[in-house]
Amino acid sequence: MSAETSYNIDQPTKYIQDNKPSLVSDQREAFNKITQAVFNGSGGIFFLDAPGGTGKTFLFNLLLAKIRLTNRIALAVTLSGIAATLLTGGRTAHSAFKLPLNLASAEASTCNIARGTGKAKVLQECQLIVWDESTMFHKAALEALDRTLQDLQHNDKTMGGVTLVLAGDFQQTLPVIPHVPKADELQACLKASYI
Ligand SMILES: Nc1ncnc2c1ncn2[C@@H]1O[C@H](COP(=O)(O)OP(=O)(O)OP(=O)(O)O)[C@@H](O)[C@H]1O
Repeated sequence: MSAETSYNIDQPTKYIQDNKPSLVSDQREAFNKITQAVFNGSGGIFFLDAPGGTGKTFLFNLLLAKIRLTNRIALAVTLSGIAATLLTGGRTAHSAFKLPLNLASAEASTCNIARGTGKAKVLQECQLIVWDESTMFHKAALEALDRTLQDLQHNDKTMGGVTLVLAGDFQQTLPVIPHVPKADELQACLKASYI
């Protein structure tokens, strides 16, 4: 919890001053809509659907800086540790959310986070989650987070009212499930989720 609330305010302030002016129009529109959703508490799920190299990570880091600047908790997660290093305070989703290990057989499960722990407090307080490489995740990961956030935030809205921003490319690698037909892999994809 202390790690998520102890960002030095000077760093995000300078980061925003240096980089926000260079946002292109699509990035600026997404930045404004997402920050509004966090600040007015409406929440919701956003998907940044853009090819590689078009500035999704750049936008994510600006969003993280903007939300942390206001003493709110914003989490940044990815599939791989390497991608996590590109986001300020980035972690793998498995580490941040304690996702079930065998997602393919984890129907209707939740994250392995007990009430009263530091991780539970972070999820109770957090208002923004940015999730890169999301298309490579099994849909059960997103669904486990949805149930966990609804429970911890005492809120029946999708993701417990937390604003979630997903990014990824459905034309790249989809979830990999060994020894199953292609149809099952498609069924495991985020697009097949009830969310
Ligand atoms: N509006 C911008 N102004 C200045 N530089 C930018 C802007 N948007 C992106 N960049 C730069 O373009 C490069 C690629 O951007 P970025 O890594 O954010 O793309 P990406 O969509 O996340 O790529 P990938 O999907 O491959 O991870 C980076 O060096 C980033 O700093």
